[in-house]
Amino acid sequence: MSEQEKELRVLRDQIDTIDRNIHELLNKRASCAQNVAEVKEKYQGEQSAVFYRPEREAQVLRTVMERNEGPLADKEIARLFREIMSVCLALEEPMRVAFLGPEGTFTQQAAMKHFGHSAHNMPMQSLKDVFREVQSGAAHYGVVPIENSSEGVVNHTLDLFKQFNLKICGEVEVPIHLHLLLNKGDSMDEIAKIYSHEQSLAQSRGWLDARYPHIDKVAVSSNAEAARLVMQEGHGYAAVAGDMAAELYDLDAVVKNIEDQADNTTRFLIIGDQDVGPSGDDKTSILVSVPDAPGALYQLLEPFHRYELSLTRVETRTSAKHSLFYIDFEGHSEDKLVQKALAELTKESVELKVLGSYPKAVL
Ligand SMILES: O=C(O)C(=O)C[C@]1(C(=O)O)C=C[C@@H](O)C=C1
Repeated sequence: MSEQEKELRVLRDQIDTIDRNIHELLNKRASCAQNVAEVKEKYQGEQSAVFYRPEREAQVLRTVMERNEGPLADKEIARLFREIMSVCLALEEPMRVAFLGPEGTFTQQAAMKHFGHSAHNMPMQSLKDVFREVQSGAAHYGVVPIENSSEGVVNHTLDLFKQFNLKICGEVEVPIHLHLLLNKGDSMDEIAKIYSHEQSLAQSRGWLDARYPHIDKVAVSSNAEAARLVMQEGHGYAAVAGDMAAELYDLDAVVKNIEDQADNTTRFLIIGDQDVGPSGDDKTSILVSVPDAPGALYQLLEPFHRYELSLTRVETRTSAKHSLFYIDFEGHSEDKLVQKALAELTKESVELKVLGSYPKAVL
């Protein structure tokens, strides 16, 4: 045995021992989660038990990141624990998660980032179908895009909160990295047509116009569909899409990260039929309509200032008679100051709908 082999043998023996310990501990943790499930069921009474607890998951992930001393990066170690909780939750009850499909979109990436790989994916054809599946109970939770750092808010999602009686149970942020995808072996110099979703075309417009000013750019229903078309149509076609689409349709990312803004991020919401307890670092979202009058928004926002509640987003929506606002702020609906502010808002408004309090995105 060479010196190198001897040294490797010693280190690999250490890894084997560590793996045995990790393995044993993982199964111990999983058994513990099964016991948690039994306790949840025992005290649930007539209603069905709620197994997924976003506030607890956020606390676990924050604790993991706080105590992390490396060499693994905070986000990497948290990602591992994310998957551990995903398999533990699947032992309690496999989660059915609906999202705006098809498979391979950034929304699916968001669903996996939030629920891990053990959740059961349910790609839907429209945002409305996602809401419908969750409301009917066919899906436990749904994942819908709410805003993109360069394109702004997804108004359709906001409007669906008015139509459906669902709660926001969480948020997840996904950095949007767009790549130029080709069939394996194809040349970048022989592209005749480029497919993508219109938002992705807009988000990489600068790069596309500089590199391919005279090539047809065709908007399709999603960037996963763009990747599928490239796979189907073969030579001479390209797609602008993300990693998941590239993997799903076995395409090569010949140029990576062609988005014009390097910090291009989309925020997604987790919707469900559940009130989430405080995690210690939460946000609350409300929909509120007030009579049309000068200074209506100022009056509405004043209590937030007085109670020192930080606003993270204010969106105005048009409505026939009233002004409608979608407001996100820091704090939980069980917090005293939040309750005071909401009570004052109720007096001023025609209608106030608390869409939910939920943990701030951890990863
Ligand atoms: O603490 C719980 O309620 C659990 O069910 C355990 C656990 C975990 O694996 O840590 C699993 C699923 C929940 O969403 C939260 C946490």
